[in-house]
Amino acid sequence: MKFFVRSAVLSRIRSSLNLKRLILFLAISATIVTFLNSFYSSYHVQKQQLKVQALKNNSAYAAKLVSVADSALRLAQQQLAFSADVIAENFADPHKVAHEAKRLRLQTNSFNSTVVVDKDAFILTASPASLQITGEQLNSVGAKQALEYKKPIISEPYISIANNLVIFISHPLFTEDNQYLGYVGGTMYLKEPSILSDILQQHFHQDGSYLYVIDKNQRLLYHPDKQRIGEQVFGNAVIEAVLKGNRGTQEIVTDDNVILLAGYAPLQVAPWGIVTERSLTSTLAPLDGLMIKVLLYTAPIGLATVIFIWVLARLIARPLQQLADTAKTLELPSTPADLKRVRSWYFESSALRLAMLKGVGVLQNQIGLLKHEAQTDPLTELNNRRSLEIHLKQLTEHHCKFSVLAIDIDHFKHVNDQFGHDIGDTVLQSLAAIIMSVIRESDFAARTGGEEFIIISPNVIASQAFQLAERLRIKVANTVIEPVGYINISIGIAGWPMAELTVEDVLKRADQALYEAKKTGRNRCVLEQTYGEAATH
Ligand SMILES: Nc1nc2c(ncn2[C@@H]2O[C@H](COP(=O)(O)OP(=O)(O)OP(=O)(O)O)[C@@H](O)[C@H]2O)c(=O)[nH]1
Repeated sequence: MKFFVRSAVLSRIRSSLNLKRLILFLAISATIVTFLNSFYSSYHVQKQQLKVQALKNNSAYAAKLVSVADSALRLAQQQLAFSADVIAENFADPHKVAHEAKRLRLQTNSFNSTVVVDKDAFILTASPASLQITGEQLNSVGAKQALEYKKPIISEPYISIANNLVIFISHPLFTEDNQYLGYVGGTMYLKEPSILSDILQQHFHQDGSYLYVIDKNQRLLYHPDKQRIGEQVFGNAVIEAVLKGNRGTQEIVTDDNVILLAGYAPLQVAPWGIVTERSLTSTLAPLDGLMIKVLLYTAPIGLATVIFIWVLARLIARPLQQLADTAKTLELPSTPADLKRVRSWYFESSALRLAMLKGVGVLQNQIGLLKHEAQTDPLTELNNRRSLEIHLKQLTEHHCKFSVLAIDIDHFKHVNDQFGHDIGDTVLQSLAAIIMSVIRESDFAARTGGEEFIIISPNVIASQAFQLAERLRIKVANTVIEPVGYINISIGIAGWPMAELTVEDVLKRADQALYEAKKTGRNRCVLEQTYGEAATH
């Protein structure tokens, strides 16, 4: 049962698989695979390129910001150095010192506040005055470092006495004879607008990237999220790399599993580093739109390709289908003409058509020969009984009236006895030749037995059939057949349709008329009585 179900399924699949479908399947699947492959490769390559480009951009961006920040800090240091000279010269004049401190703060936006401090850490003047810290002793980290090192410094970030997170940049004050007087310093507020935040915010990207500045203690000096400024960040590979003084790029994964593409560069003026980062997702976001565009642009071409393949598959399959259809009726006489009409436009189909044409030629020749052999009497080359039956069937089917002449050689036994069987055969052949010379093209002659012949003469009336029989009988009687000499024949004549008789009955009636001819003296023609009567009426 299972076997039958399986073979039924297989045969259904086989019948639905034709060449056109196979070509279509093959070509369309190849097209789709190629398209998907190139789509995927292009996506992959573009993704890689975007990543590499984003990393490069971030690195270049970090380096650029480092250079700007370095310049700003150097400018601030130069301004302090200039003011330090002015203040040292006028150290004894508190008014001039205060004026210079104010000028220093106001001339550029380098500092949020400025102070002049003596060597005992007391504030001589501070700008803006609103800070109200003049006269106080300054013990901040930056102040201590300035007094300790007595050279230009940029401090680590710390909380100022005015409660701001700041960095402090200072320059020592020396007299002309190198006496240390104290220092002049400026603060930059990290959480308030300052030259640092101005520079970094100016460069802030709008494309999902951001940057931060980190000091050597891994503390954030700048971050777009102000809340995080001052926070220490540990365990970050990029921060560790930039604080070692390296410049470069890195792909990192955050605790929230966000992939970040980072570029980083260290400052030269201070032990800080700038890191720019962009998430992989926002970097690749334009790619989705791009790939949709690629899809939209390639869709019409893809559709055109499928249509082209479909048309081509039809064109390839058509001659083979036509050849296969013609192969079902190879025996028909119209087949060679049908084969010639098949448009075999490519080599294989043309070769197949040629082979089929040759095959059909051979086959039809064979069929012709076999048919001829099956329907011909080998001795006389006349039709045989089988051929007679087919011919009669065709005539009756087409309601074509006809006469039947049943012919028999008189005393043929004597011929055989006297001259031998072979000479008897020659006589039979000679009689066949005489019959063929007498009948019309539309008449039909057959040898139906030993020395019995039948002529079917269509569309004649009984009298015409009788005349034909007489003509034949006389010609035979007057023809010398060597070495036998003269022979005679007797003929019985009937016809169809006749008194509602079947064809077999009509043949019998012709035989009976022949018998009558024999009985009444031979060498004569006898018209079957009913047939003859019909003719006279
Ligand atoms: N040579 C030859 N003789 C054949 C062939 N077929 C039949 N005969 C002979 O034809 C003869 C027919 O003889 P009969 O039927 O007695 O008739 P007949 O001698 O012709 O006498 P009637 O027909 O009465 O005039 C026989 O001797 C057969 O052997 C054949 O194919 N070749």
